[in-house]
Amino acid sequence: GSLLPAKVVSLSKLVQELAINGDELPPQYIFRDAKDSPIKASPVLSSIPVIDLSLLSSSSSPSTKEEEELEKLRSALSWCGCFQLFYEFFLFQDSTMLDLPRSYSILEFQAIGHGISSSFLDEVHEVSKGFFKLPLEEKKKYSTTVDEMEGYGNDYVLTEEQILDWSDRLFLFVHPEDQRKPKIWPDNPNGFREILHEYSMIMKSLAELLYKVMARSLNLEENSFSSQLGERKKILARFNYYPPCPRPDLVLGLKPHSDDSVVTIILQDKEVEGLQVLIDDQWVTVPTIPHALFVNLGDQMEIMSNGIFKSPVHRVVTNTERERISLAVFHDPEPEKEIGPVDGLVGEERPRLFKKVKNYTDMTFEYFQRGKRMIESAKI
Ligand SMILES: O=C(O)CCC(=O)C(=O)O
Ligand SMILES: [Fe+2]
Repeated sequence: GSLLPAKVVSLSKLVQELAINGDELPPQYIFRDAKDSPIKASPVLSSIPVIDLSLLSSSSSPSTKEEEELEKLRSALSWCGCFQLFYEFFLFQDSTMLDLPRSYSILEFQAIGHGISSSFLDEVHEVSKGFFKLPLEEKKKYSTTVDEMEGYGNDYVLTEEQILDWSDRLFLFVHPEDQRKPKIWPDNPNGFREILHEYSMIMKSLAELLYKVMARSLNLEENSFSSQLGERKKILARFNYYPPCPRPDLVLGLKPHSDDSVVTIILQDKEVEGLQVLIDDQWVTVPTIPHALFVNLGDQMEIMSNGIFKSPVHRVVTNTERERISLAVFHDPEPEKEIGPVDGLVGEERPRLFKKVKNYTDMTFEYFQRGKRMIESAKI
């Protein structure tokens, strides 16, 4: 889940520099698409489903409420491939474990000692903001280079024709832990590393939980997805920074794409909207809900579910007034692990739609920059 190139031609100027200097808008940023330009502000109000994870207990005889929620999850994922994650019951105030209803989501979080508190999510947001607020010179200490894709930078430039995104980003591997590169983990703002570490542990267990409930919603054995992905699943964090843009009608913060991940979990900006999902051929704005996480599936979940679940196309629009910050965490299989449609989802009524794939994310950047969808290459 990375949108990373195999071969980089050059690096472009940071968008923040363009935004500060008030330079004339470079033509490479102008989005050209017969259908979609000029970029229209979306009139469509949210119809993004909301899922309450705390309703999904693991008891052997699920309650009616739970079955309803599982059905809601299944229909959300087969319709639009995304949902807002609601977790009131395990949103602890100040991380203290309260007297909570019995449900395995909570028990699992407790077992590993991680709850998500709203104040913790605020801290995550604050350090993300704090990083992008640092002077450019300071941030550049963590810069990406032509052969180092992790770090601080923006769009890699592969071709002259490439349309660039109006965003800068900080991109870091967070799991497995022994793959981290501490040198490019910012030690500024204060607490950044510790908070990212803590957040990535939460993301890891949250993803495991999601794999389980997704499998159950399809009447599959709980580990059907997770076991395909291996023990050393890869997790990457991408902090996105979208400065105000002089021409939101011509420029996108992030071009339309589907994620190459299995699942992506996004902590959106607390106030500024911008993320839009293509649902039934319309761009639908994902509303900002304080302390909610937004979950969208990536191509590899569409493949494992044999096309039942969708990996949605989404984009980010810009605005002239306010900057926007988001943190996207991509969950990928262990490298070299082959993944494919789960056996139980292939049969006479539902023929196999996808080949087995491995190292799926290696090639996606090329497809992305050429405006193509990688998942086409996995179709039978
Ligand atoms: O900024 C966002 O809300 C979404 C980012 C995104 O789609 C991505 O990083 O792949
Ligand atoms: Fe994305």
